[in-house]
Amino acid sequence: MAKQLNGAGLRGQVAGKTALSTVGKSGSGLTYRGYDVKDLANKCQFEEVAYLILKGKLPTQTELDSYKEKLRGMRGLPDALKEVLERIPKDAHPMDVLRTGCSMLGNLEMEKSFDEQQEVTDRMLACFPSIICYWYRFSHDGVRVEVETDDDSIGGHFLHMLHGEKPRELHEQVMHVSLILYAEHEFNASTFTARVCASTLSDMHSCVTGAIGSLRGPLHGGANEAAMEMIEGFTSADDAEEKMMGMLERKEKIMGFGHAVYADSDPRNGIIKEWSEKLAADVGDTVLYPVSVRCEEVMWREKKLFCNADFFHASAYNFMGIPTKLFTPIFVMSRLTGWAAHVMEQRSDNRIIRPSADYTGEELRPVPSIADRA
Ligand SMILES: CC(=O)SCCNC(=O)CCNC(=O)[C@H](O)C(C)(C)COP(=O)(O)OP(=O)(O)OC[C@H]1O[C@@H](n2cnc3c(N)ncnc32)[C@H](O)[C@@H]1OP(=O)(O)O
Ligand SMILES: O=C([O-])CC(=O)C(=O)O
Repeated sequence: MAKQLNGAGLRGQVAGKTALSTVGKSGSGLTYRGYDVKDLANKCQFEEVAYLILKGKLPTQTELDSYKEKLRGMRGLPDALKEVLERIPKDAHPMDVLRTGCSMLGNLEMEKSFDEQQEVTDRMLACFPSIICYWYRFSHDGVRVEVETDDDSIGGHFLHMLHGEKPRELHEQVMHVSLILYAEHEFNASTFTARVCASTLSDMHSCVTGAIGSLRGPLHGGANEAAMEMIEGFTSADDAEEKMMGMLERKEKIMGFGHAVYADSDPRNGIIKEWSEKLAADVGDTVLYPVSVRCEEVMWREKKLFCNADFFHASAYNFMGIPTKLFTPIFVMSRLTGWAAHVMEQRSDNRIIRPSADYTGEELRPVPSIADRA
């Protein structure tokens, strides 16, 4: 069933063209450059999908090997950036840290010409996990973590720095899947932010910094974190059902459910749900996964609302020992590929994005002198 796309929020209005992805098109829930996301999540590593999105084709084995080697060599952070990260307090939100980190990187390693767009994107892809973990480990554990690891993948690099040891294969595999699922999603709010910024012919760091700000909110990327905060307050599946019924009665928004485009399911949910179940078995969980499943059942039964990509990411990340406040920054590590590819696409056929507004204010009137004002 197709969703009725109209009303506020520019819903259903075509705001430009893209060759990067399709969302909710009949027959294919979500595709990146013509490949089904499920197929990609089953068969690929995240770096292959990043290459596909950014460079336009799936890499050969040789191309993948050299791309990964290149990214491995770009993980280091300049001292000036480390100094900035060390000054950000422990109680800051990691999305704000990442926003500042990206902006600072733009000061230190400015994109001087659009010819450098692929290089600056690869650099961000390689060093965003370093930025997050360097700040997190310094502010929380007082450790200046080594960011130039030799881990094979971006997800592995992140988990290694976070936990101070090489990740298990299972966890590295889940990171590949998760980063693939989050990588690209057409004209969502953060990507549209990046494209609006790109349309002024601004630099890549500005586009990505703005996009991070848009992704941060709980109606968008911040939902995985908000979903975790909700489910960890439920002690059992029955408790979850009772409390959710109360939330629905009070007309509260339940994070991790619903979608601006999909009508009755999010194609990414089944995939991450399956991995969450495997991770639950791995850690011997008997609460969080059953609670999550009951939430899904209640929302569908009561409201015909379904889990979006964020909901089962919450339990999956939790089972891997990832602190809740780092959930949305992981989304950034992935969606960066989509943002940058959209910036490049906008630049390749640009006209400044400048819609109109329906004026609802006062009629034209004279300015009264200051003595005559109430
Ligand atoms: C990766 C991502 O960014 S995916 C999205 C992550 N965000 C969330 O999970 C936040 C929770 N979800 C929501 O707020 C919304 O579903 C959004 C922002 C994702 C989409 O918003 P919209 O397109 O405006 O939603 P939609 O038109 O389908 O809403 C229909 C009705 O369902 C309600 N609804 C939608 N989602 C939810 C929800 N999660 N909980 C409770 N009610 C909801 C709406 O309030 C609306 O009710 P109304 O007609 O009485 O006003
Ligand atoms: O497309 C949207 O509106 C939200 C989004 O980014 C996603 O679901 O990945």
